[in-house]
Amino acid sequence: MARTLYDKLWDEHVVHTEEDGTAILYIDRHLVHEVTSPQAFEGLREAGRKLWRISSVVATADHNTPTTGWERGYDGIADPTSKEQVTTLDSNIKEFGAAAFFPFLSKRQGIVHVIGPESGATLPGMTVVCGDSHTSTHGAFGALAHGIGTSEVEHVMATQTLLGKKAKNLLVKVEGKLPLGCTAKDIVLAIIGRIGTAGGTGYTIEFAGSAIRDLSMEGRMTVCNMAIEAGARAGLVAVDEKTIAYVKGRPLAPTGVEWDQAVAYWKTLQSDPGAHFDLVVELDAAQIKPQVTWGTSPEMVVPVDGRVPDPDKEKDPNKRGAIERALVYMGLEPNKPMNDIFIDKVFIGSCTNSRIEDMREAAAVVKKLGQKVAKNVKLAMVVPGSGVVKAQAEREGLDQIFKAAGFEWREPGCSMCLAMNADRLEPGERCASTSNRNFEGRQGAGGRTHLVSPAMAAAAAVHGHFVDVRQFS
Ligand SMILES: CC(C)[C@H](C(=O)O)[C@@H](O)C(=O)O
Ligand code: SF4
Repeated sequence: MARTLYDKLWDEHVVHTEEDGTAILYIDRHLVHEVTSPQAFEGLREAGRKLWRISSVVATADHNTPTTGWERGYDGIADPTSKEQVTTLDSNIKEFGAAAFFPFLSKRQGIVHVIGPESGATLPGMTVVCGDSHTSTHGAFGALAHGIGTSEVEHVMATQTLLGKKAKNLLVKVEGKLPLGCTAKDIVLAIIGRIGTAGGTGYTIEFAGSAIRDLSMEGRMTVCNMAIEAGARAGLVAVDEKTIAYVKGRPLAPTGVEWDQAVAYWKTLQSDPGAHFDLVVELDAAQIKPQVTWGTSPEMVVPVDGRVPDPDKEKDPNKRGAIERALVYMGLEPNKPMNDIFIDKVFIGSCTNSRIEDMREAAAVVKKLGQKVAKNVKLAMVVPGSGVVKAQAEREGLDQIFKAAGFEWREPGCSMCLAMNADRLEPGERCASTSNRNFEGRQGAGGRTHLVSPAMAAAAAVHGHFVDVRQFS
């Protein structure tokens, strides 16, 4: 029978299925960060258990690490709770072991969803879990990857398996050529704008079509990263030559005969022709414009040449109420052109958009505009996703472009994506952000987040308000 990519990955890893559909799934890769692992390690310790498979664990500290003051070492982590989480991860990995650990201050440290693929810890065909909702990112490699809760983290550590039911298959097909200036971020925001934040609930989404195939691996990661914002726990892209080329030579990737065997298997990781999808959604890439969110949910999104919606035009009372509440929180007037929204801060970073290609895209816009960050922008920061991205960007001189224009060039980590470290918005501040969530208070209490692509964020930094990057592309 013709199977989807998801069916294949599921079948390959299912250990046992109960009559009600509850299944035990074998887990190949367990990514660990400092926020959701302390209780899990504590649970193992209390039960006198060890890690079932040490070689499956790859760990890093990312959420609580500072993006400045690394020369002060651990003393640079001002908040005592943050510091404790980071040092607790260090001691837990020391005690329990790991295949690889990229601790705070190390050269390869970074956001878990950046370092996984970058180090070759994420490989096609794997089941990948992490106590983090954006684990969907790794599906870009044709891996079945999803976020799990802290108690599941402990379960995977102790048993190498996860309990769960199979999701339904959703195919999101994006065909055609993306207009110049539009990026993977615009594709995924447009998808969420279409299907809503619950559109993918209960499904695993396979992203397909020529526009997805045309994306680099970085772009595919951006799309899969936000599958969770569309309600799906996992997103997938079929394996192709780009996938294999990206993985080749990574520190944890197989070599020699094992590489050849792995590649032969990876090449089978596509949906079969005629495979059944429970739902199919199609988008025309040529119609996609640069996207900007105006509200407090990723589905509250419009093209940059659009306007803030008018609640009076919404007939559904629930939707009307949601628009009204979001507008109050965001401090926006109905019908205001998106281009007229001025910003206070800019954040280029997060597991959605902090890879080398994102740095290049943002730097290219800054270079092209040839001007400094606008006076009304108090802070424009670029936070590379990992030490490796940072070093690569510096080799290419991208840091110089940013710094010359008045951007701050920071150390890697989650940073102002969720403000668990010192980087945050003050109440009422408005931010152009390349991250994935614009929830109330996400970037600091009272902060107002507009989600955009790296190119759009860079252009907004220079102009002081949103502008359509297609005019500079
Ligand atoms: C801290 C972590 C559990 C959380 C997540 O699961 O996604 C964070 O990464 C986020 O983006 O909100
Ligand atoms: S960068 Fe943001 S979304 Fe990604 S793992 Fe960190 S906090 Fe979560």
